[in-house]
Amino acid sequence: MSTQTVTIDRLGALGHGIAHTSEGPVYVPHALPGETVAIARHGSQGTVISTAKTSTDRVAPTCRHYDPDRDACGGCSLQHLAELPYRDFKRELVVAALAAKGLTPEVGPLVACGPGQRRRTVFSVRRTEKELLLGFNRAETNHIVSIEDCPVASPGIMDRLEQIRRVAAALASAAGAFRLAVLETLTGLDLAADGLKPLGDKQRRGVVEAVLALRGIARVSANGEILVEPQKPVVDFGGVLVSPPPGAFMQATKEAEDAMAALVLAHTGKAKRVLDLFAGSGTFALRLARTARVHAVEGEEKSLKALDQAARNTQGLKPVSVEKRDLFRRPLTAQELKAFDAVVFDPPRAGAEAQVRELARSGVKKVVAVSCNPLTLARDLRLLADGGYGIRTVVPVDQFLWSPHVEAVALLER
Ligand SMILES: C[S@@+](CC[C@H](N)C(=O)[O-])C[C@H]1O[C@@H](n2cnc3c(N)ncnc32)[C@H](O)[C@@H]1O
Repeated sequence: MSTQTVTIDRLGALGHGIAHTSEGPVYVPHALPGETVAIARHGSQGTVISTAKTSTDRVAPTCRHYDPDRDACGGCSLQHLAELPYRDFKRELVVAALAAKGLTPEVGPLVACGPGQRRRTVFSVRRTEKELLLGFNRAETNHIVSIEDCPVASPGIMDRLEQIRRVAAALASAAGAFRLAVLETLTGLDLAADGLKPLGDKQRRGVVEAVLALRGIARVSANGEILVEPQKPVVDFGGVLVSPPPGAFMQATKEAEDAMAALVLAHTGKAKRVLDLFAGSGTFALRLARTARVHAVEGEEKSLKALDQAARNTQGLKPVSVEKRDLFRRPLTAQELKAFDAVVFDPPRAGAEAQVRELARSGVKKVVAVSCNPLTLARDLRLLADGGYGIRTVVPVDQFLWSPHVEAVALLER
């Protein structure tokens, strides 16, 4: 370890300040471009000891758990940056990833999401000898910082933090940390624990008793198995009600989901036969089915069942068909794609390379790419552009407030 004074040049992709020094770049969390800071340096990592020059873009963080000098929660990394440069940073993540692949399409302004809008969050939980820890990991460690409030999570979650803690306490055994995903639904909170040791009968009864004594908990599951379900969890996809399976993928912020869905619907417009790939529980498919026949393809059987059931239970939709398929190993071929006027794809962080190679050879007129990873999005868009698609626009969406993650929707046409 050495101490050094450096001036920060720019922000890196994780939101850390980067200073270029004679020994190479050093990454300094919580430092901003233009700031001069004394750091303790360990290789390419720096920790701020004191600040000699402060950026005018620096603001006081909103959250009391966001304090690098104390036991800081690692859930957020950009609360110290003022709103406008913060939005530029997020948008630039998308612009830079595209530019690195030689793509310079129009990139719209960031669709902003505000505090208190996250309806899905994943807590880390561990019982220690003294207490139950429930919160988020300190950045890049397994150390759990217990939280009392979180300005990112929705009031529907934070107002029930005590209930969540009681369920977590009933689930927690003496050994081992686990993750507890909390989804706010129309009928109450859907809690899904994973990474738990198998529960014994006594512990199961404890969870059921705890939940039945509480209000506001719709369901608790552990490692995919439902333990107790006083209410079926229900979410609303543009007016279609869906009961998702435990721990299913769900867009983390409802406002971001609505903004992305509006872009999908506007671009697919008058298409009569739409293919929704990586469809999840039907976030886009069920909205699209108001005006088009939809074929929804997804790898998770339970999500697909929820989608199918919702389509059957809803009046006034066009026909929806579903298919369980591994789209990495067995993408829809260019030949199969002939049946569709428009394709929407929303893959996990790895992107959709195999599927995109088929799309690039297809004649599908309109394509929408939804992505939570600008790097794989850029790779996939490059393949589509090389296959003759024009990128009309790319819209970055701030689904993950104050984190370095950004969602984006790209609209393409041939
Ligand atoms: C980012 S989510 C999007 C889900 C949905 N479009 C939504 O907005 O809620 C990605 C989806 O891809 C599915 N998935 C992951 N790998 C897959 C694969 N190899 N083949 C098919 N689906 C996959 C996941 O189960 C998940 O539902």
